[in-house]
Amino acid sequence: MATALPLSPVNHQLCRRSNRFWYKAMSPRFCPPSFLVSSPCCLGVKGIGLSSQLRARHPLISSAASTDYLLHDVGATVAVLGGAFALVLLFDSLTKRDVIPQRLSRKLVHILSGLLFVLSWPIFSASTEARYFAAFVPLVNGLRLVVNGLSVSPNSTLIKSVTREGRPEELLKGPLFYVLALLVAAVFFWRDSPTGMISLAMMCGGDGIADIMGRKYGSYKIPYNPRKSLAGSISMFIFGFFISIGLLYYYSSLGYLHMNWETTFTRVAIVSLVATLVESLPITDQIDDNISVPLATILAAYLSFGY
Ligand SMILES: Nc1ccn([C@@H]2O[C@H](COP(=O)(O)OP(=O)(O)OP(=O)(O)O)[C@@H](O)[C@H]2O)c(=O)n1
Ligand SMILES: C/C(=C\CO)CCC[C@H](C)CCC[C@H](C)CCCC(C)C
Repeated sequence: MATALPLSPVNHQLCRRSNRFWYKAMSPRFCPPSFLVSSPCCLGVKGIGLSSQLRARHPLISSAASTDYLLHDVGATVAVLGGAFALVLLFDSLTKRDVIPQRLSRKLVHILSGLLFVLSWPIFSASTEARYFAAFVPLVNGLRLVVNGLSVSPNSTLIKSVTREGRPEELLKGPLFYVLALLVAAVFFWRDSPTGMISLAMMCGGDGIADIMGRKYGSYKIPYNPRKSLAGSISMFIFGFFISIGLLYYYSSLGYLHMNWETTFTRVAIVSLVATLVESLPITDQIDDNISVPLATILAAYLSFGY
């Protein structure tokens, strides 16, 4: 059966503009399957009918397109995996050379890993399976954390970059929940829903900056949770809000999201407030922030945006 050939919003816009030309010039008779695949515009976004007719005439199109998407997504996966390993190595090097303290290094890895992961989603193809290739990255890193967290000879670079006290078993808590949150956001929400990206903005950007600002300026403690401070929570709300808006604007400008900006700012502010309040609760000993914050954000964002 011919594989559906979804065009990413960017391709769609480009195709619409150029398609008037291609539609006339590149009728199916002249478009070899390989060319059709490399130029989605040739598939004609004027109507699914044309592309399904083309696929019917050229069954090679769908298999060639699938191969094209497969190679595209494998390449994107390898690139993002490489980025993940490089990020940990970079901060391990900075810590080893005493450029930054270990605690700050851990928080910067916490902030940057997830946000760079979300920002990388557009490099994957328009295929409906692309999200699973993206999710493979947190999956591999999750397995890496489990292997090192359970192993006798754990990877010291990884441990120094992502643990508080350098104990391997720490990898099986916060860091593991963190990569699971990334995997859930990619698989269940992806780049056509604000919910997943806002949840990662709050977990990575918001919760991460709360720690940095809270430790530095957190003299005034939260009455119901002396381990957290007003400065940390206010920082989480502000940074989480603006990082969320930034991600929604990024994906809107690429054509993946179509936000009603008259209401989006208010909705994001409400979701950010919910996430900040949940993070401030004295429940860290019962449930890790890397579970409670993304879960609360996903619930609030899904109720607020509806998808
Ligand atoms: N709203 C917040 C959040 C954090 N903090 C400061 O940041 C520290 C660590 O915050 P926490 O979220 O508990 O840390 P974790 O997420 O567990 O990260 P880590 O494992 O690095 O401690 C707290 O002790 C506190 O000094 C704060 O002042 N206010
Ligand atoms: C210290 C962390 C959590 C504790 O609160 C973060 C752990 C990060 C993981 C070890 C690495 C995760 C990498 C991401 C899945 C992919 C990042 C890709 C990007 C392009 C760098």
